[in-house]
Amino acid sequence: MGSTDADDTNIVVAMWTVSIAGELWFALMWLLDQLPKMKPVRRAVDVAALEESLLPTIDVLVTTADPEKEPPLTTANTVLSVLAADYPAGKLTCYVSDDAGVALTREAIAEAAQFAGLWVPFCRKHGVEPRNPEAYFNPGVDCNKTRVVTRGDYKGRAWSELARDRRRVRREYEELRLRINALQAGDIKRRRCAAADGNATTYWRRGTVEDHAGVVQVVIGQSSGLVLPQHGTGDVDRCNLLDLSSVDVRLPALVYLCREKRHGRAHHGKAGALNALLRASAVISNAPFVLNLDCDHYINNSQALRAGVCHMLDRRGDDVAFVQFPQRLDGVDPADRYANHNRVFFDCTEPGLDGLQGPIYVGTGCMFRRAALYGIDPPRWRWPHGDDTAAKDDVHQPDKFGDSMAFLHTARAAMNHPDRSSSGGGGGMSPPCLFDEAAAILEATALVSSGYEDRTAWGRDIGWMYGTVTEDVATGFCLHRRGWRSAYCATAPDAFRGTAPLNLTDRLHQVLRWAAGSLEIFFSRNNPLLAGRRLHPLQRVAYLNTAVYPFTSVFVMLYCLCFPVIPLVTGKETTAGVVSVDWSTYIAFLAALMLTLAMVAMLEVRWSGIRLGDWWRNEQFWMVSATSAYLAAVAQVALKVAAGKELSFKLTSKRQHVTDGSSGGRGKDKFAELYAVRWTTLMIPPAMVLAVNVASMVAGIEGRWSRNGVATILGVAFNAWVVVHLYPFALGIMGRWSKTWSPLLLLVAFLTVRLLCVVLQFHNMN
Ligand SMILES: O=c1ccn([C@@H]2O[C@H](COP(=O)(O)OP(=O)(O)O[C@H]3O[C@H](CO)[C@@H](O)[C@H](O)[C@H]3O)[C@@H](O)[C@H]2O)c(=O)[nH]1
Ligand SMILES: [Mn+2]
Repeated sequence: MGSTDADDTNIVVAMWTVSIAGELWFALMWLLDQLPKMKPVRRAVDVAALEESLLPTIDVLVTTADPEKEPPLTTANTVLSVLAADYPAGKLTCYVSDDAGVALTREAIAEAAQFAGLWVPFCRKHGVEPRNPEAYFNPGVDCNKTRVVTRGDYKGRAWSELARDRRRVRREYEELRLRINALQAGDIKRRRCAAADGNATTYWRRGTVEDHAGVVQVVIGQSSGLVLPQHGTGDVDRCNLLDLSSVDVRLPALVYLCREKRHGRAHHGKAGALNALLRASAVISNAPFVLNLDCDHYINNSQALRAGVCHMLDRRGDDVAFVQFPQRLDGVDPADRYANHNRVFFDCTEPGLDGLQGPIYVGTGCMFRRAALYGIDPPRWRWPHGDDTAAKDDVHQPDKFGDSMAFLHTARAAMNHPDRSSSGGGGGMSPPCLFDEAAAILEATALVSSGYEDRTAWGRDIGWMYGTVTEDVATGFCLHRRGWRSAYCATAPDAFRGTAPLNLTDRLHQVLRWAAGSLEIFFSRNNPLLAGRRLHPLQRVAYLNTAVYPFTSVFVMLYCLCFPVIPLVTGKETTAGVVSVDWSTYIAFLAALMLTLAMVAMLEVRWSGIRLGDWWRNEQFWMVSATSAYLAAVAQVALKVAAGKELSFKLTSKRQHVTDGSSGGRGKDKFAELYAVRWTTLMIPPAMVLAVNVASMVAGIEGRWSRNGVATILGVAFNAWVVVHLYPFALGIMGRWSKTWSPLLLLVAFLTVRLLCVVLQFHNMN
């Protein structure tokens, strides 16, 4: 170092220190990311091998929270897909939790139940897929398979009747859609009036509210009293009825539930809702396996439940606490601009973990073993203390489970129940139902009261975890920490499908929530470093990675914003005079590094079968997140740790996917949300990074710096690398313009920034 100027030297030393720390951090993150992928596994299930009579009962838990962001029609469709799943009707119960507690959702569910009387037998008769009526009748543009069934792939029993039946059911579905949308319109009007009268507080606001009584209501009973297979709008033409003589018309049970909420009481968001569902379902059907679905995630493959059960009943499945299915999405723009599909995670990371202790739980499309949620140890770790003594001890503790004797009774039954067919007894079947319906409803209502969990272990040691906005990761972690395994189940066709935010702002908020939730876990008692020896070492590495990745944004910002900005504002190349570099070694090193990274990426792509494009979009969106949401997450969690400011759960809107009315106008504005620009502070940092790098690139190209050729080329290459990564962000903030102007983006930016440079230089000369 030949010192020219004390200031310059200080800057260079600072940059040097930051780089060393940064490189070490990046290397660590790379290791944390790669190590858990050492033993990837891909499993397949043989659904046909399941014996019908030994199928266990299943409780499906669906959560919805806000009828405005989560249209009741979407929830109704999910419920219909569950009711129509290929599973014995008597062994399936669907529970819907409505956190808003509004009549609207309840009425929509009741309407769906009516329609189910027609829909479910129709699906069974003709082997229809998918069994979500909206997706069946109006497949999105991204499903390039047409829904026109040909004789060859028809799976039902009456080919000649399909067209006629389909027409009839379709008409009924359109009626249902109109009725539910009318309910919603009426509800909005009612709400406006209430707000105008000034008593808006008695009505719900934004789903999270706050003060309503608990309700448990059986919409379709176990004995299926409500089977009205020929239901119509009243004026049904007799000769238009479906011939259902050869079809099982029984329906699975359906229960609507709304837990009690009171002002000033923590309700713990989705985790709280799921715990309420878990308890209520215990006294009603008490199935040994529960499937958790978000309101927008419907069953896309009617065999999905059976596939999950295969993993659970497998001979080596005793230690499996949950079976996670990949999250697949409908309605994402074809270019997947914001990497909504998350292919790298779902096709590389999760199958990788399956070879260790199992995939991470991601909140929806996941089947649990009920007993595992009650906090017992997996069989492997129960031995040699005897099978169930621990469980018996536990379950008598009201301070753990709460004081409902009825619930304790069912919990004990669940924990002692052999839920695998080969373990003898009445294996595979389910614990008997303990109560008659009326008593069960009464008990369930008490179990969803807001005070029930006071001074219990709910959310801490049992059920879904509280204290984080990513209850999913935390819950899965707690099960793994206890020694449970999980399994990954990718089926074809996809088991479940859901929706995702198309809008940049919504997407950033979603990523922000995930990142903040991860950091919350790091700063909680669920920090993976604190876990005991039952957590597989590489599983620990994977969880550590999930818990710390947002920190990377700090270095990303230093590299991508601060470093390029220094020469721009000081007007001279600080490093030029003080650092001498052996360029050939440096470039060789750089090339080797790049090559290694590229090879690893290729390996991942080849193995997982994702396309290179998917991988690239993942890289791009990672950069967008690292410069915005991750940074904000670090700030939010710092605030929480320092000042105790709790994070809030910002619900992801599912609106865009429900188009109103006529199927004709559907295609055109399907991606309207993609082009809507809604500014948020989250967009400021990436916008700055973009501007600075474009500016620096321009300055480099124009030969403004006094550095040598190689340094200039490398500098410009780095800037270009940042810019191409942020390209989706640039498109996002251009809104509608990005449709027509995207190729011109760089040019426009180039000219603007050139002007800026000239101004800056002028300023520096004075
Ligand atoms: O107070 C609440 C808040 C949310 N929910 C439900 O939670 C689900 C997930 O909400 P959403 O806004 O769709 O979250 P995403 O951004 O799509 O969520 C992903 O990440 C979340 C954790 O951050 C997981 O809970 C989700 O399952 C997972 O899909 C929805 O069904 C909501 O109805 C409630 O029931 N009560
Ligand atoms: Mn969602």
